[in-house]
Amino acid sequence: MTAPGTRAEASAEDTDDLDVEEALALVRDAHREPRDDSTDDGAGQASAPAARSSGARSAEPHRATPWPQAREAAARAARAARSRARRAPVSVPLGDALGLTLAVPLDALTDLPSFDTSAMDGWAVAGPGPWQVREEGVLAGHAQPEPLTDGEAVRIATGARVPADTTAVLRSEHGRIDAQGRLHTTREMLHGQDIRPRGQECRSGDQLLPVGTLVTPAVLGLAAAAGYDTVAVVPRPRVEVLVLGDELLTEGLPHDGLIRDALGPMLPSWLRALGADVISVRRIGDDAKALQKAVTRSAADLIVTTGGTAAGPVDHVHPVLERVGAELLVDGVKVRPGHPMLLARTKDHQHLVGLPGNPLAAVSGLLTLAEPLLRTLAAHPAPEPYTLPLREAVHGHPHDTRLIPVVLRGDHAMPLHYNGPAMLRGIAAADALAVVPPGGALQGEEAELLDLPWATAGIGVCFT
Ligand SMILES: Nc1nc2c(c(=O)[nH]1)N[C@H]1C(S)=C(S)[C@@H](COP(=O)(O)OP(=O)(O)OC[C@H]3O[C@@H](n4cnc5c(N)ncnc54)[C@H](O)[C@@H]3O)O[C@H]1N2
Ligand code: MOO
Repeated sequence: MTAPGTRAEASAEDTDDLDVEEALALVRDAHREPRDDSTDDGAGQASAPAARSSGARSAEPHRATPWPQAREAAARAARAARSRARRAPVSVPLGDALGLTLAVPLDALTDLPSFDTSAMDGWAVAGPGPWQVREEGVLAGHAQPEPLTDGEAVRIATGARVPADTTAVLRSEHGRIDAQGRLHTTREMLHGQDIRPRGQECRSGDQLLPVGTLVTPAVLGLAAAAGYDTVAVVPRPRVEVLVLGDELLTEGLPHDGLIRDALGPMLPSWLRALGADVISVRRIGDDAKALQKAVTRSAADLIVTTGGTAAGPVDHVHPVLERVGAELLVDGVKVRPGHPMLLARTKDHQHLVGLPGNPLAAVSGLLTLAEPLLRTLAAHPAPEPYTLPLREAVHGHPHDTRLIPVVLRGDHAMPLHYNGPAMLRGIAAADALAVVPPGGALQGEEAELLDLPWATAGIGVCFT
């Protein structure tokens, strides 16, 4: 299958594209040798992560869910939550409805057009010419004009109501007025020409769009034309983000073992692009009690935590989930990076996605678990899967799927380096993530691609 919106091959003359290539060269850094201090540091794509053998919880292979099944489990959990919660449609003004899903069909509230309309600037005429032209013309938005009599014409504007008994509209460029003030046509005319009859597009009550339609700018336009001020939509799922970690700074340079929080600034807009209403972002450090309180009190449809998913001394997510009686639906996924990610049901219709703290691992968790969950809660359709051949071979993990940042170039996906779990350098330059199956992929092999929201919809459209 071909990629929607792939970019054209860079032309040598195109200096803008050359700038982009130069920037990408910094990211791809093809000549740099992979560091050998870790098998999955991602500085070069030749790294193939080895299965971890420690006794840590997230290293237990029997618990981890294969990547495709993990995504299905997240969608299934959301379907169950939707049917349990029976979330009522909400009525929102057209200006707030972009990106939501219609919860009831969009039925026309009026005929469209709602009156017989002139399709052109010219004259409304009755019967065959020549015609006697009325003094006063007809403009769009004005009162209903007097009916025409046979042999009569009246100046008319595009969008104006045609007088009763009009047989056609003569375009201004096809009419000529003679010395006696009579109108002649310079072309052959057909009966009804350039008149848009009432109800041509739809009759009042006709279904224009079915339930489940994504509200796009065009849908907003159609709804307004058809008489709507508000539309009934599926409410956005409410999401609360809890950022864990005592080591995180919110400003300035990293110092003394402290690092900048990369997820607090990244996740809210990304979650919004996935259809969420982000109701709060809270930093709660490595405080298990604060985490438990936050989870217990949250009224969100989805809680997203960052960090603390592994089995370190201050990794509180699992113990807190156990204490609040949550049901673990996915406990680790066979994917690199991000394998300690988890999905739990915390309340009857509330879920928690635990994203690993390593930033690219968190992105992996976002797209593996949060994306299908939010999409299903928001009643958005799943994107059509598509594949592209890889321009370079990608080494695989022996047992797990790998998600690798790629740029789309013509008909190929170019894997980016700097794809290690703690790195955002690759993903920040990427258009998509390539899904590399266990064992890896050869050069030219087709890989499934997960589009990144800014690459397909543009930053202004998807991050509203
Ligand atoms: N014994 C084992 N240790 C680890 C395993 C394992 O299987 N066995 N898995 C590793 C993998 S893979 C990952 S990923 C991490 C997941 O760790 P946590 O989810 O518990 O995350 P933390 O330990 O809190 O943080 C990991 C790493 O990420 C940094 N971090 C955390 N939050 C942020 C943030 N908001 N912005 C930027 N960076 C963040 C944190 O400082 C750590 O460096 O566990 C491995 N360990
Ligand atoms: O596999 Mo981790 O989740 O280092 O990124």
